[in-house]
Amino acid sequence: LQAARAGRQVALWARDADRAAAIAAAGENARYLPGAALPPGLLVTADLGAALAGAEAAILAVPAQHLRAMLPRLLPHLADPAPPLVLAAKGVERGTLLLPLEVVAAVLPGAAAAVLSGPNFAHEVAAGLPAAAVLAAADPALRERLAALLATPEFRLYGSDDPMGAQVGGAAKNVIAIAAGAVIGAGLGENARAALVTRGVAELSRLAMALGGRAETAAGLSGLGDLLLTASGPASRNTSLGIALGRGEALAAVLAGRVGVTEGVATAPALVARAAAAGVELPICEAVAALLDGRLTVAAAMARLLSRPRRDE
Ligand SMILES: NC(=O)c1ccc[n+]([C@@H]2O[C@H](COP(=O)([O-])OP(=O)(O)OC[C@H]3O[C@@H](n4cnc5c(N)ncnc54)[C@H](O)[C@@H]3O)[C@@H](O)[C@H]2O)c1
Ligand SMILES: O=P(O)(O)OC[C@H](O)CO
Repeated sequence: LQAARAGRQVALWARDADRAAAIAAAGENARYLPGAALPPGLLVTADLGAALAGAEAAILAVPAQHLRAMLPRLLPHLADPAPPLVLAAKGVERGTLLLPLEVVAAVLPGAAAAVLSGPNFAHEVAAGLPAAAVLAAADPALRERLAALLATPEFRLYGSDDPMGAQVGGAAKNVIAIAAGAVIGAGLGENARAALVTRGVAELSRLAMALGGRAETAAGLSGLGDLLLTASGPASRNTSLGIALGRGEALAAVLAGRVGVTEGVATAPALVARAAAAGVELPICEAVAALLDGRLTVAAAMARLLSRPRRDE
């Protein structure tokens, strides 16, 4: 919707032909983004070749755990030179512990790709409300080219040459938001939430730097900015999951009642493992991973965090 607002001719690809037809007929994606009217002229198709024909860029807005499976499907339909890929996924791949750009590099070596990240609830962007985001890629020409395709005054795009920092921020904020939700659900108060969010930024900053990113990226839109949004309340799937867990609901029951992905669930253990491999300790993310797999209760997780040795901030 944002690309269409920016004046681009847009094709929306859906895996299932019946679903594509239903979306086209309804003029909205009632399952994933109800209430957001698709602009006239937007092509909805299950034919990936048709969707990619003449494309200047391809935005991949699939959950992080499904990005790898999507990439080989694109390959037969990519022109030469191939359009750059814009990665919206915020997470770490389970098993490989790879971040989205690393998954692309592994499956489609040499493909031009950028990370799109920041505090951006899809329903607000779809409604045309003001927002800012980061386009992160090492290549300045690629950043500029993609920003020219996607930016409008309401959707303010900043470039970043720190894709690692942007990816770590996008992945970690989901996990920390689960923690923030859990303290709210458990009635532990706003002070505790603010402490977790702030120390969460310290965690994502440490990991980003260990992986070659920069500390200032952690303080920007794709780090602190997205965490502020995500941890602000139940509009976030990650925070609302945390709230439910904090209230004592079972993870499986909460997930069973949901349509869209809650990225922090799969990402928490993968992020912690990636950090451990880099020699970085992430106490809050570790507590979330333990909470999700039933090793800790919210109370025990909080007690563990509070009993850590005192040190300077
Ligand atoms: N929703 C948001 O506000 C928002 C904003 C910024 C970034 N993101 C990130 O973008 C990614 C996707 O989020 P979302 O909210 O669109 O998720 P979602 O679960 O609501 O929708 C995912 C979409 O991907 C499709 N999909 C699922 N599995 C697939 C597969 N195996 N192959 C192809 N398509 C598949 C689904 O049909 C659906 O259209 C996540 O990493 C999320 O963190 C989401
Ligand atoms: O609803 P969430 O928690 O997946 O967050 C969505 C976006 O990542 C916010 O920027």
